[in-house]
Amino acid sequence: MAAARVVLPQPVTFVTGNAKKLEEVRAILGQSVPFRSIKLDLPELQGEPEDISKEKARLAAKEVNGPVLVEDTCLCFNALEGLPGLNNLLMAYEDKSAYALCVFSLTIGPNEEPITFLGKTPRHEEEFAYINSRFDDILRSWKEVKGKIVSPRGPNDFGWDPIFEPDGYDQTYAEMHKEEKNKISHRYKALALVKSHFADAGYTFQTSPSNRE
Ligand SMILES: O=c1nc[nH]c2c1ncn2[C@H]1C[C@H](O)[C@@H](COP(=O)(O)OP(=O)(O)OP(=O)(O)O)O1
Ligand SMILES: [Mg+2]
Repeated sequence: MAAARVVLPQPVTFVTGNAKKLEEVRAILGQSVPFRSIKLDLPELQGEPEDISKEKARLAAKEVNGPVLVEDTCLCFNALEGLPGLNNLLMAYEDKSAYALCVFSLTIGPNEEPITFLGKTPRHEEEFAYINSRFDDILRSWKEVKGKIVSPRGPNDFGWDPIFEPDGYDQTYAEMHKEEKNKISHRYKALALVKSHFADAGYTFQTSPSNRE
């Protein structure tokens, strides 16, 4: 179904203070979503990942006064009931399984409702089916990057990449070539939804986007 064309006053601003994240988002989105990026000092919010993400998008859109995209990521441990946690704490548990959760929120302006895109492992199949049946129509979807926590292997330049080994691979994220990680990661999966949203919405821009910082 072709949506009405929405004209955005300026390119999307991706708000992040994390250079490695920005590098991946740029590599994954390519030219499909025109954006620029800035770092903003936003308060650290508490609550459910989706609520935090939406609130972060609202605050950022007020500052930018235009369309924004924000992202939060966590490495969640099944032994800790999905809580993000410290690797040392996890060492006390037999269950080393984990999932990488990536939440993006897009809002097209300070007075618009943010839309959330998730890349995540469901903990239960029923949860997966339920979520999908409920939210398909409003562009939400849950995708999985399951894996396990291992002793660190590979370069140590991006967060927990050295300790996360995705299922079906014998390398950690850190050991993989960047292109490989960007083809399978939580971030890739969430951004695939962002991309298809942009393709469906057919946004156009008043000013020509530069796709640079
Ligand atoms: O793919 C990833 N591979 C490994 N580590 C990662 C990844 N993605 C985020 N991380 C780390 C960065 C930060 O230590 C923590 C929370 O991430 P998160 O709050 O989303 O990032 P941040 O605060 O550095 O940047 P931002 O300004 O966009 O909120 O997880
Ligand atoms: Mg953050």
